[in-house]
Formats: sequence, C-alpha cells, structure tokens
Amino acid sequence: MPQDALSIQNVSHNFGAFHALKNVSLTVPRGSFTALLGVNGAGKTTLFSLITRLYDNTSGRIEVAGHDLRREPGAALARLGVVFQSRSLDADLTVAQNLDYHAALHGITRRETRDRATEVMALVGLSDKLGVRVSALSGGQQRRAEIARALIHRPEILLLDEATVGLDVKSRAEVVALTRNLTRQGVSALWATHIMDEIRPEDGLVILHKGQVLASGRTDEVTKGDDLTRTFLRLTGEDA
Ligand SMILES: Nc1ncnc2c1ncn2[C@@H]1O[C@H](COP(=O)(O)OP(=O)(O)OP(=O)(O)O)[C@@H](O)[C@H]1O
Repeated sequence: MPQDALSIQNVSHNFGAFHALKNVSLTVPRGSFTALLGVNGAGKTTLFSLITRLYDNTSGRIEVAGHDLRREPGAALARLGVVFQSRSLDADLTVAQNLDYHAALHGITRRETRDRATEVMALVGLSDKLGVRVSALSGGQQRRAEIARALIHRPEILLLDEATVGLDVKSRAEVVALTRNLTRQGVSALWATHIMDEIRPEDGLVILHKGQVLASGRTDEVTKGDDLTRTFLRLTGEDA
C-alpha cells in the first residue's frame, strides 16, 4: 500500500503565457491533515483543478493513493473526495436527495446509499438533517453536508478548497475540527486556506506562493518554533 494519499511531482500549469504553477511537488501522507497555505492567486484552485482533472496535467506526475491520474484516471478519481470553494449542493433538494445523486454517479446501489448516508451524516454531526432541504440549513451545516457528500464513495483523500469561506468563527472552527477528526479515522485531507489560525503545529504544511512551493513539511518543522504568520511573511517577502 503506498504511503502517500496524494503525491504530486514536478507539476506545472500555464494559462497562455502566464505560469500559474511552476514545478510543484508535494505529498499528503496517509491519515494526515495537510494545509495548502497561500494568498489569493497563489495557485491553490488551479492545483485542485489538475488533481480533479478539470485541467489536464501535461507535465509532471499526480498519484492518488498510488494511482497515476493520467494512466488510471478512474481508479485515481474514485479515491478522491472534493469540497469545492463555491457551494455545490442543490439547495432545493433535501440532503438525502443530494447524497443519492452523488452516490448514483459513483455507481453505488440505492440500498447501499441508505446505509452510507446514515454513516456519513453521523460523521459530520448532522444525523437528524437527512430529510431537510439544503436551503433550510445554516451555512456551517451546508458545509458539513458537502463534506458528507464528498465522503459517500469512501474516498481515501479529501480536497477542501477554502471550505470555511463565508462562515462565522464558530462554524469555521467546527468545520476544521470535523475535518481533522476525519483524518484520525483514516481519511487524509488537503486543506487549502489563506487563514493561518486554521493550521496547527502538528499539521502537514505546504506554502504555495505565486505558483511555487516555498516550504513543506510538518508545520512546527517549517516554522522552527517561530510564529506561522511571521514565517509565511519571511518566506514570501509579503508585507504584513
Ligand atoms: N482560467 C484562467 N485563465 C487565466 N488565468 C487564470 C485562470 N485561472 C486562474 N488564473 C490565474 O492563475 C493564478 C492562480 O489562480 P488560482 O485561482 O489557482 O489561485 P488561488 O490560490 O486558488 O486563489 P483564490 O484563493 O483567490 O481562489 C491567478 O493569478 C489567476 O488570476
């Protein structure tokens, strides 16, 4: 069994003459919560678009749980769960209907979907909300329901792109804590963010800036005991 849930080696991506990603390499070890930290425009969403095959990666190599994305796209994508930056549940349907739709896309039978829906809603702390219309949920609950949907096909790794955007402080903390808790149960997470206080010393960390990885490793090893914000500003040369 490969050690890394996600491995990216020497991946670049251009939009015309603009180099959005330059020779990016990173790994998400199995069971880790790894933060992908970068300011707006750093290249986080572009990287996620390559991992999900919205864009074709023409250079380098991307492996999901040991499956090469170019040579075995079906096997690689089956092991990937995604929570997009913008909300993507159908607000007019119930949570259960949203889960059914996503499960059907993954070829999961109706009977199996019922069991899994109960399981994933318990994991995100929304056991009583299956029959509720998405539009009747709070912002934080909607985010948690999106995570439930991303888990329904039992992926090995979750990609979360700024999953706390628009949430209040309490809901934000709940969504981060929930994701960290999932990693303790064996799912790995790549958590794209620009918010330093979502990251803990024991988390994995990748600092992406202007399309380049400036540092990666355990957060406390990258910061060497210094404050993360100061480390980030020093590495990127950005003003406070
Ligand atoms: N389709 C596109 N065409 C041209 N340039 C693009 C395109 N998509 C992104 N870019 C540029 O690539 C760079 C990286 O953008 P990206 O959206 O990946 O950053 P990000 O780190 O996700 O930022 P944000 O948090 O604002 O989403 C930016 O300079 C952006 O303007």
